[in-house]
Amino acid sequence: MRRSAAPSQLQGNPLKKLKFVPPARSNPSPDEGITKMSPDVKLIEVVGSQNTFLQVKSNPRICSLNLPTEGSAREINHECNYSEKHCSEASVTATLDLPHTGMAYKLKELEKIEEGHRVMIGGKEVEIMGIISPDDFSSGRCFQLGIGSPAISSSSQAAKKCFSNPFKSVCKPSSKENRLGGFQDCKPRHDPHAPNSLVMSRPDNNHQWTFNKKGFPVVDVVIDPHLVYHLRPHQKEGIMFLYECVMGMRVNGRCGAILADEMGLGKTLQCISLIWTLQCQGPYGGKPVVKKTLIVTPGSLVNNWRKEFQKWLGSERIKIFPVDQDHKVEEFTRSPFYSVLIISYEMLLRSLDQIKNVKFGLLICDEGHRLKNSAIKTTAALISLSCEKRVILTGTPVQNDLQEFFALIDFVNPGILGSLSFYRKVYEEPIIISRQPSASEEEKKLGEKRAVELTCLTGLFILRRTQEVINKYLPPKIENVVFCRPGALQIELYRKLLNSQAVRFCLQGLLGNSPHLICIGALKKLCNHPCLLFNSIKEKECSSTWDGKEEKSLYEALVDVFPADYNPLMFSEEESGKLQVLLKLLAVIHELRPTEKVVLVSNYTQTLDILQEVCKRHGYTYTRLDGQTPVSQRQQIVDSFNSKYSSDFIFLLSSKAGGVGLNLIGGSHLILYDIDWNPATDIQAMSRVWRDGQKNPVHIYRLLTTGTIEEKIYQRQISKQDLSGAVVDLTRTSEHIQFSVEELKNLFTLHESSHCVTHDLLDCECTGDQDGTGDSLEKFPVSRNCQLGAHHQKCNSLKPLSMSQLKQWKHFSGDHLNLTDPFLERIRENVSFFFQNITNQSTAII
Ligand SMILES: Nc1ncnc2c1ncn2[C@@H]1O[C@H](COP(=O)(O)OP(=O)(O)OP(=O)(O)O)[C@@H](O)[C@H]1O
Ligand SMILES: [Mg+2]
Repeated sequence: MRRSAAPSQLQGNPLKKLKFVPPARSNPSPDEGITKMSPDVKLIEVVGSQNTFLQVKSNPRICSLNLPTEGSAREINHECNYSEKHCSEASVTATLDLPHTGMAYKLKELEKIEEGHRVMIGGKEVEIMGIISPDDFSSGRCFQLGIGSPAISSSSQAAKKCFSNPFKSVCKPSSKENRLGGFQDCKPRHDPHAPNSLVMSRPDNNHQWTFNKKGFPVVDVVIDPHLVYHLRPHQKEGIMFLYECVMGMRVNGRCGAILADEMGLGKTLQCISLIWTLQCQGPYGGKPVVKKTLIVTPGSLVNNWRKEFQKWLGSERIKIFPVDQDHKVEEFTRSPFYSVLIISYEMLLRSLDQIKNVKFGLLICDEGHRLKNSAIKTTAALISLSCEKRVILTGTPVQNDLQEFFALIDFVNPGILGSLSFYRKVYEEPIIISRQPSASEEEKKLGEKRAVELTCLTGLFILRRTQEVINKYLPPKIENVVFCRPGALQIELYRKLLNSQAVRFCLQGLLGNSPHLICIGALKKLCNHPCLLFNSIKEKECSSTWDGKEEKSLYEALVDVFPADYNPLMFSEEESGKLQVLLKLLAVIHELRPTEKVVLVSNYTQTLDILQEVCKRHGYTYTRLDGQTPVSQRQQIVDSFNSKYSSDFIFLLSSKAGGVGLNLIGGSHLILYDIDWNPATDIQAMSRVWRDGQKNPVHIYRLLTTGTIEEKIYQRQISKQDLSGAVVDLTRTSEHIQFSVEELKNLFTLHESSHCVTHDLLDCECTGDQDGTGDSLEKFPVSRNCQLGAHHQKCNSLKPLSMSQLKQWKHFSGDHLNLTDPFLERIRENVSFFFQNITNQSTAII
């Protein structure tokens, strides 16, 4: 660190004596200067703050110094040991405009400025540390000094300086260590030269300098061959990546990682391998890096983690402690016996005080996309644990929303992107502006460069692989979208609903009390079964607090459509088109594949009640997991369904309550009874069965009621344009969607004469009486457009399925003569249209 001398001490160099007039404009944002930068700008980095830049332009003769505000300078958590005093000294924003101010700096003098020179600006002395290339400046790379990432240090002179620690050989233990002798003959725990051994990267000199102060010998860290035997290639890479991240080998001094592999790629096994390795081994003298690990996970997965530990490491190697009703945190804190604590997010908050007493060396946050908001209690609680090595696991893409992205990044590697306000100025704003249609060429370029830089920087510690990497280990997947004809009562009620006053209000744009959400809810219930709508009407009638005008007007006159003696408990199966299809589907699966099982998914508990009733009526054995299922019972329910000895034919699953992270490989048919606005919810559910361990070809059926709102939601899910502006992560619901009146008009239309509105929209020339154009093996979508733009989809490769991609799927109407699929053949009577896509077709046996 170079300290600036007090102005009174300056002598000699005339530059040092120059004075400076206060700026005309104060506090420009860090990138303001950039948008105005011309190619002939010379950028000079000056000491005094990590983010201090002197721009020297030859024409017009302007020189400006952009410095962050005091607060932001201090907030940015760089490693370059600047004192707080220093930061505040540098908290000056100044613009030198020679022609206007007639001020002391002459361009000639400025051009002479070199590294090491000092200048007086705004009463502060600043020292020139180095010249920043325009490229570093426009990419924003120079703002990130102190991170020490390869991306930065490769091109920024200043950054190089910051991190060029003189290498001192630490491989030779000092004489004192020799005397200690404890690690002299230390050997790797497993043979690094054995065939198929998986050896972690050796720490480089810089790392040794920082982390091996005592000079222990460097020892190979080798993954337990017992685990390696089972690992898929992508998992080996993943473990290497996680190891390098948490060891601070990828980004200087930062120990966080995000493993965002798609669902089912075995993130759990990769973490277990990491934990087992770090708890037994280390690169310095073989000393274990971590003593205790904390795994925080949704309640329904606590036991899944226990099982996975057991599956891969048995019960003797490592002592894990899953917290549940009978096993409280105190037991873990009191006992030196356990080294891994597995706890739900909810329980973590409740037991935070006790957990804080334990020093955890590694923190793993499963389904960690929930930490996308730094204001939430859970995030604050986890941060308060002050564990440096943090890993987030998530199957959901993390780059779609730049603010959420910041929260996740800042959680795993605090301060790496500076403060939030700094990040917004340097990255978010330019990137978002550049994506707007009105963006100028200059803005587009800047935004693109910043996005590239952000991706490069964060790409060092984010890893996302797509399902393709395990496709070859999986059986075929036959995916069907089934358009079910609505029943007569459904059509009549649907028409009435659309004619209601509430819907008319919506179409006039009167959305004050969100009547459109009530209307949408009613239409969705009706599609599942009319009796659900009947129940809602009756509930509202009985409720003394029913004062919502909109809801009243919506339900008026509906009761008359139901038969006078209508009993929702005795509902008829014929009243719902989807239910009829479902029944036939269950019957044919039961008949043709008596040993195979079905996962039946709905977003609504009330719908699950109906489906459960149907199971009872038809004598199908079932089990059920929804929001009300006690957490302690969940894994047991899952295990028993997955067991080959299980007699349960159907697993009733509430996707929102329990979909995330579950392995339901006992089932090979999955039926999505209803559709969610949020494609991520549906994809989560569909990923439960087609995953590692699945032995049978997997059949997925998405049931949609033809011509209704369900088709519209599906179209919205698959339309790229819509996805970019709306919902995609698991926490977002229809309440978060903004609808235009035009969109509502479209939503509130019933297409009675179409076989499939979605197909009509495809502009396809086929008449639906033959197999559609292709047998594309394109993958199904999960994600919303990435805010970082098209170039950054690499780590987020599941692109939304577009309408044109859907056109490549096989498609045919229900009247099609040659249905080769025996399951579809059996349900065709109630189906107006099918779309079908087969993945891993070569091995498909339908
Ligand atoms: N190498 C492997 N060989 C066999 N089975 C594996 C392997 N890796 C993982 N599995 C199994 O694959 C299933 C899915 O793994 P896991 O639950 O870790 O997925 P995930 O990536 O966490 O998915 P999600 O995002 O849905 O939680 C588990 O049953 C796991 O035991
Ligand atoms: Mg998981």
